Amino acid sequence: MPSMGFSFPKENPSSLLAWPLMEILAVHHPLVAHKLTALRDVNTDSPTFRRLADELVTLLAYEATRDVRVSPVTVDTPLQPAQGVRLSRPAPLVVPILRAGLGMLDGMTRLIPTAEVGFLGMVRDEDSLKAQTYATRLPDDLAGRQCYVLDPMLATGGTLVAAIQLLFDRGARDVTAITLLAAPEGLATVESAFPAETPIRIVTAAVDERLNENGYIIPGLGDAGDRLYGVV
Ligand SMILES: O=P(O)(O)OC[C@H]1O[C@H](OP(=O)(O)OP(=O)(O)O)[C@H](O)[C@@H]1O
Ligand SMILES: O=c1cc[nH]c(=O)[nH]1
Ligand SMILES: [Mg+2]
Repeated sequence: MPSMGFSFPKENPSSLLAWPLMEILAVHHPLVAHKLTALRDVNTDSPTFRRLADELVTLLAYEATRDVRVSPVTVDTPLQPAQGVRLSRPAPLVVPILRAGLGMLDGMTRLIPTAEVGFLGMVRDEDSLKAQTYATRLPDDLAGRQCYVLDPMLATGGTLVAAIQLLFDRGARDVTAITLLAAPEGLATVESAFPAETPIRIVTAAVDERLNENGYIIPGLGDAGDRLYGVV
């Protein structure tokens, strides 16, 4: 029977987009696209939305952690010693941005169980579109630390810029953000906010078309926090 419908061409690898000063990886994979499509669907209920966000972040984290630092180690197999690696210390720091980023935490720590977790509470004022920080719980010293920021939505970029600045203020210079959706406008804002010598990496399931007049990603998925946890 002939296969029907859309299929991913084999030569369609994840794209490292040509953003001059920032590394942006849009992960092209049929499972990512399938789960993201269901996540966008307005008929997807909250329990399903949570499960899909959890599954998606694990797939994205696989790509986002390609440069995670490891150290050589030797273990004894039942037959003989074998060379391998283990995650270097200090352990990576994972930082979900509350609320919506919390929906990505379990999926990330499932992949890196030894990661430490810091928390940032941030909310965007829906009139000014400016991000406000209402909670900060981070190690004081992040020098030399690999940091992974989790937030499903990169819209204007104000929230992510504020979050990365808080990490930089504590000495972090190696920051990767994992998002489910990013808007071109937000990517440009993040890129221009930090010096070229400390590039930010962004790994996302998709880069959408644009922002609408209310700062929402189009076509997007709506308000990620509300869809995960309810309207506040
Ligand atoms: O790129 P920006 O324009 O700054 O917008 C993106 C931010 O908006 C959403 O959070 P929201 O403020 O809705 O808070 P919530 O997670 O508590 O719902 C989202 O999770 C990001 O944190
Ligand atoms: O599209 C958007 C923009 C900001 N925050 C969201 O949750 N969704
Ligand atoms: Mg919200």
